[in-house]
Amino acid sequence: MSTSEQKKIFVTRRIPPEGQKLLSQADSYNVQQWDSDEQIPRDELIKGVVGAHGLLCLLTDNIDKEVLNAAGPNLKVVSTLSVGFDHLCVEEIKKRGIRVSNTPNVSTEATAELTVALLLTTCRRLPEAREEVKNGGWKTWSPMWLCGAGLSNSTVGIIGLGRIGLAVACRLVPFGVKRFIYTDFQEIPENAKEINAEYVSNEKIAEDSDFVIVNCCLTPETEGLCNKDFFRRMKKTAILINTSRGPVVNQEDLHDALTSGQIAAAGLDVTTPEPIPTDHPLLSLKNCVILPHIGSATLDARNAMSVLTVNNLLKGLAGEPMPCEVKL
Ligand SMILES: O=C(O)C(=O)CO
Repeated sequence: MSTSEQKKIFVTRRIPPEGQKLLSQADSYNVQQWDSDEQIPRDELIKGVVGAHGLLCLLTDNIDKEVLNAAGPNLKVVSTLSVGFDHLCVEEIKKRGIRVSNTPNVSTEATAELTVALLLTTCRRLPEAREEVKNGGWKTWSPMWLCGAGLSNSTVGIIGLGRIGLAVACRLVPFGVKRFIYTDFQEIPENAKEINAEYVSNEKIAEDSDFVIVNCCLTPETEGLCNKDFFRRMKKTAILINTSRGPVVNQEDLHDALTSGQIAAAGLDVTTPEPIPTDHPLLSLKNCVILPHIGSATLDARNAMSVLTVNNLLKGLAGEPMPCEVKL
């Protein structure tokens, strides 16, 4: 079959080796790829997608009306190499009858591990401590020096008790957490009962938690949920962790809360924008630990995500059920 008769797949980045291998075996398709580890420039995305039947994209690609128009009526499947799909203009996609898939389940453990790592790093002040060792600030053992907050006997509030939220909570149980509370769009009794968690309001999460952990998806309802009012309600000793999406937290309000002593510390794996500018005021705060969106960054998880993304795409293009189709 000549490439002009083959269905076109456009891939917006080099993907992890196992997915890449699977893609290379899809020789009945005309696969075109932005062959780089760097993000595809917008104009290349618009050019590359023209006439595509399938689009394999990343969470860094904004798949909006312009991209969909450029792709044209051939486009049948958008397969994103991510759990979150807030970068896809779902309304437009739905209108055009395009199917969408994502990669839930395969990165749950990795993301939960990173969330716990970030929580411990933040509450035990590890970056500050490491800095003191390097800059000679370590003079002697001192009773109150670099004291932080411990998990034992604490109340942990989880915003979003889905797969990842639950996996985080399960990993925190052995640390001796006394009470779990959670909020979500609605109660999730089957998850809550595993950790004996109580469903509460957003206000109560803010007021009662020693640690607030954000694991929800980004929607109009959750955008800016952690804002001035939320921080005002939090305990002065409380710590905020966000490993979901940056815009759930209002960063200006967070900066004010951290500098005025309204809350003790924050750990963010996600920011607005990404990357966060290197001169951003949050980066100068000792009580704010920022990581570059590495929640799912284990080799196994990223390989599994890439395989699932390609499988989703190929099944979708074949008109078959996709392993992880998003119900739009
Ligand atoms: O999968 C996602 O949605 C991420 O944020 C990266 O793992």
